[in-house]
Amino acid sequence: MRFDVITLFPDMVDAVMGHGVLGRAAEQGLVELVTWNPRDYATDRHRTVDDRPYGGGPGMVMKVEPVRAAIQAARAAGEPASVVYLTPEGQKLDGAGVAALADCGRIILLCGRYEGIDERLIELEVDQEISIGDYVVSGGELPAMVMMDAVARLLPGVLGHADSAAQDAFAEGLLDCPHYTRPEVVAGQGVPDVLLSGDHQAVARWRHREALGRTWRKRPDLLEQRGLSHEEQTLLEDYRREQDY
Ligand SMILES: CC(C)(C)c1cccc(C(=O)NCC2(NC(=O)c3cccc4nocc34)CCCCC2)c1
Repeated sequence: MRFDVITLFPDMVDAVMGHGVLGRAAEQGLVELVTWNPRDYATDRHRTVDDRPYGGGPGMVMKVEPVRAAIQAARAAGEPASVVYLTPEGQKLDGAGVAALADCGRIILLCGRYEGIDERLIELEVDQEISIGDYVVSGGELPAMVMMDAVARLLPGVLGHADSAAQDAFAEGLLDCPHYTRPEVVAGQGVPDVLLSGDHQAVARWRHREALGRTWRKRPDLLEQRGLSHEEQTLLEDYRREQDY
């Protein structure tokens, strides 16, 4: 999959492709990132990309023309694409939204800076608006990188065997079970006996029960969405009994 990112900070966005899962995926050619800087499309001597807001007030607004020229250069450089504007006004990104984006042939991501972009640019060029959450951030670049990471992990071949097993667990709609590794005792704390038992069925059952219990305790909303099988109801009752809930 190819991502084109319209950003005033291309180096920041390029960094996401240099490491870990996405780094390997880029090396394997499973994922491609091209960044486009509106400053390269500013026609004046000072390469201006922002200007004062009409109506007055603090801060600056990103100008239409340089950003639009960058978007159109990106459009011209490949297959038809969906233009996604990362913005607090956007539809909240969740698993379903990420899966839908993974099905898009090509995505052009638009990142805002300053107080935002001129509204006419949204009307002219944006297909969908997406938000990663309700908190103030300084620009759309980190949201764009979050989105690219989440989408890329769903692409065939991107995750190795081990990672995809982990992803399956996350995708199961439950929080993860607790994890432990050597040494067996650290700071006077040991490891749950079942994990040392070698009984793989008991370990799998314990992990499923812990995942259910933690989800019930910390994110009951996720359980609401997901629902529980009869067997899971039983496991959760075991958990609550065991934890004296
Ligand atoms: C009520 C709420 C959400 C706290 C809020 C209300 C008003 C403004 C902001 C805000 O952060 N403005 C700054 C700005 N943010 C974002 O781009 C952004 C923020 C959050 C999630 C995102 N997902 O994608 C992009 C996102 C970056 C600079 C250009 C203007 C947008 C926040």
